[in-house]
Amino acid sequence: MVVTRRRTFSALLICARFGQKCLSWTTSSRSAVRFESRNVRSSHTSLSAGDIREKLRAFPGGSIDLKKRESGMAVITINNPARMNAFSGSMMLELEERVHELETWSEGKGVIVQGAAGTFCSGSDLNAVRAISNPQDGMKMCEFMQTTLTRLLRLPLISVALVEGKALGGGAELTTACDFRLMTSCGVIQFVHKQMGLVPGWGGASRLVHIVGSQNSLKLLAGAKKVDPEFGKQIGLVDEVLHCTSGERNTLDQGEQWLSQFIKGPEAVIRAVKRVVLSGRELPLEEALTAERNVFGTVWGGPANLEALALKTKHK
Ligand SMILES: CC[C@H](C(=O)O)C(=O)SCCNC(=O)CCNC(=O)[C@H](O)C(C)(C)COP(=O)(O)OP(=O)(O)OC[C@H]1O[C@@H](n2cnc3c(N)ncnc32)[C@H](O)[C@@H]1OP(=O)(O)O
Repeated sequence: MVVTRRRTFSALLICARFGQKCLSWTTSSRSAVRFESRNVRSSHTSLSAGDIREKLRAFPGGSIDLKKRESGMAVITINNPARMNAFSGSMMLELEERVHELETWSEGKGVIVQGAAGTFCSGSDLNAVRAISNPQDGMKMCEFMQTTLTRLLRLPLISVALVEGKALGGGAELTTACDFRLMTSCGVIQFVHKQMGLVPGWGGASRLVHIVGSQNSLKLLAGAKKVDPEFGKQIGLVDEVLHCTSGERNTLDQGEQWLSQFIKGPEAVIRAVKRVVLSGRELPLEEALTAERNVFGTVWGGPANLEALALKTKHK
């Protein structure tokens, strides 16, 4: 079922119930969110406000690069080093395209999101932001990024934000659209929005509350507090601290090694794991249980299950 949105552009209204009947934005086009067979799914096309695309296209620069490996691991690189990997308008559009490519990648198991040249991402490109600083365009840009980042989070892949250097503003929000956050010992995540006279708008506040709770979210947003690896681990924002790049192993290698422990095995099983966790995270209990049964049905008696039974696998 595709949830249709009203054509009136007004305040964002997210229903408290995050299930089949209720995920509605009173914004300008159809939602990209789709619920099929009571499983949380993302649709393959973002149907965000069309005219904002034109405006975003007018701010080129940088790129969003995607590499898909035979191992089932992909790497997205936020690539705009001259501006500390800030998101130009064209990069916002490219991110949506890359997410779409991953939605249709049936062999995928995991994805790492990293920044180019030793830093993560400094948020929106302030030059583009200045040119669309009226509330209507700001909300449309946010809607576009919210939809894309929701689709990123809902990929049937285990996702990791690899934070080397700085993740600021929208860059901090991007980290919350991944399942895990790894940080180098010299990394910083900072929701600088308050210092810009703003609040997060790419869905980062909503996701942050789920990750670290409302008390910690208030501290991070109202205090624009710098999160270093130690504090990040303490509040549950950071899952693992990596060494700052030196010598033989670079940060991406470390990130890949960390992720590989979770994507060992057949893709059907890994993707099923992500789906049941997603349902548990987003759906009310009854619907999550139904979704879990449905996903279970896709692996029960499947090749990996039969092989484990035949091998009389022991879990010592
Ligand atoms: C909802 C999301 C939210 C929004 O859209 O409303 C946002 O994300 S707002 C943006 C939040 N981010 C910022 O405000 C970052 C501002 N920049 C900085 O604080 C610093 O530049 C920093 C800490 C990222 C890097 O400092 P450092 O001393 O290491 O380097 P420089 O300052 O010399 O930066 C190098 C070069 O990059 C340009 N730059 C950095 N960030 C941005 C950005 N977000 N947009 C555009 N350009 C950016 C900076 O201006 C320098 O360019 P140069 O031509 O050399 O002056």
